[in-house]
Amino acid sequence: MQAKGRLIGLGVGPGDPELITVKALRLLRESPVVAYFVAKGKKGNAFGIIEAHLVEAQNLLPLVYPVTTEALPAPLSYEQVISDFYDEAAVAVAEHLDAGRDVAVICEGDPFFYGSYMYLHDRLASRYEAEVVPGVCSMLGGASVLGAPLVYRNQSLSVLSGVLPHEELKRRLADADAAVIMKLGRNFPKVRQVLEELGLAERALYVERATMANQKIVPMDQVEPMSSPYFSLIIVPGERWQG
Ligand SMILES: C[C@@]1(CC(=O)O)C2=NC(=C\c3[nH]c(c(CCC(=O)O)c3CC(=O)O)Cc3[nH]c(c(CC(=O)O)c3CCC(=O)O)/C=C3\N/C(=C\2)[C@@H](CCC(=O)O)[C@]3(C)CC(=O)O)/[C@H]1CCC(=O)O
Ligand SMILES: C[S@@+](CC[C@H](N)C(=O)[O-])C[C@H]1O[C@@H](n2cnc3c(N)ncnc32)[C@H](O)[C@@H]1O
Repeated sequence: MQAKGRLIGLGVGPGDPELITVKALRLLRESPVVAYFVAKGKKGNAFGIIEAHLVEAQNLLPLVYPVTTEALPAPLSYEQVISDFYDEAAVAVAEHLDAGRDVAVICEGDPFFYGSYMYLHDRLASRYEAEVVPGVCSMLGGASVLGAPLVYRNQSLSVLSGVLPHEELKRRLADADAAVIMKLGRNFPKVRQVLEELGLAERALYVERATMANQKIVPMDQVEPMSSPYFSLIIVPGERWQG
């Protein structure tokens, strides 16, 4: 019987192609199939990071999100559309695995840190051998380019989603020693408002596409409210310890 292929969740780092690990690069080049999630009409951030490293004769398997921010006509629900999409993506990956081909699913940053690879892993890892290669995640890439030490001594770090409603975000941030707020985009105006209400706006640092060629660092009060891209984050560093 044909041996099954391996499922590989491959973190490729936050953008700078040199921030990929030696292990991820080796497995990427050894994999006959390279799968990647991508928004409709885009090239894919993860794909852009590794494109130059691909070798000839590798099969590319783009997994195109049917929806990211678009409104859906009734009776379609976002959750159902996304869940059906992950089911179909898992079937497409499994076809290669069943034929004995390893599939590297590349993932911007780290695969298990808000990565879409997780949804394939949940569907396939019980049936196929799976290996996950961690990557430098965006908040660490962000902290480095912002020159922002994150946590001193016994401070705790909160990682928050900008999608949270205003009051919940405020409650969690009020309790945080240090915080990273992910998923800005359309959520940026709400997040900035919360930071202002808590008196944290001056301590907060903002970066778009950290470590990518088109990275942008903008002072919080100068970010155009509706121009913040999805690939941006805010860091509220811990208070400096005068050690
Ligand atoms: C709905 C929304 C809310 C939210 O983030 O929760 C959301 N994506 C939104 C926007 C958006 N997404 C993308 C772009 C284009 C970016 C560009 O290319 O510039 C844009 C912006 C746009 O379209 O304008 C592309 C993208 N997204 C993911 C990957 C793969 C990856 O990163 O692994 C890639 C390709 C990466 C690449 O290119 O490599 C992954 C995820 N995106 C999810 C959700 C989760 C899956 C759905 C679910 O299960 O709910 C998951 C798995 C994260 C998770 O589960 O945490 C949010 C609307 C927020 C709002 O309201 O404004
Ligand atoms: C779907 S999650 C992917 C996270 C990724 N797996 C990681 O390890 O960082 C997308 C969110 O990560 C953040 N993000 C990812 N890459 C980024 C980058 N290079 N610069 C700033 N934020 C980034 C943004 O907040 C974005 O909304």
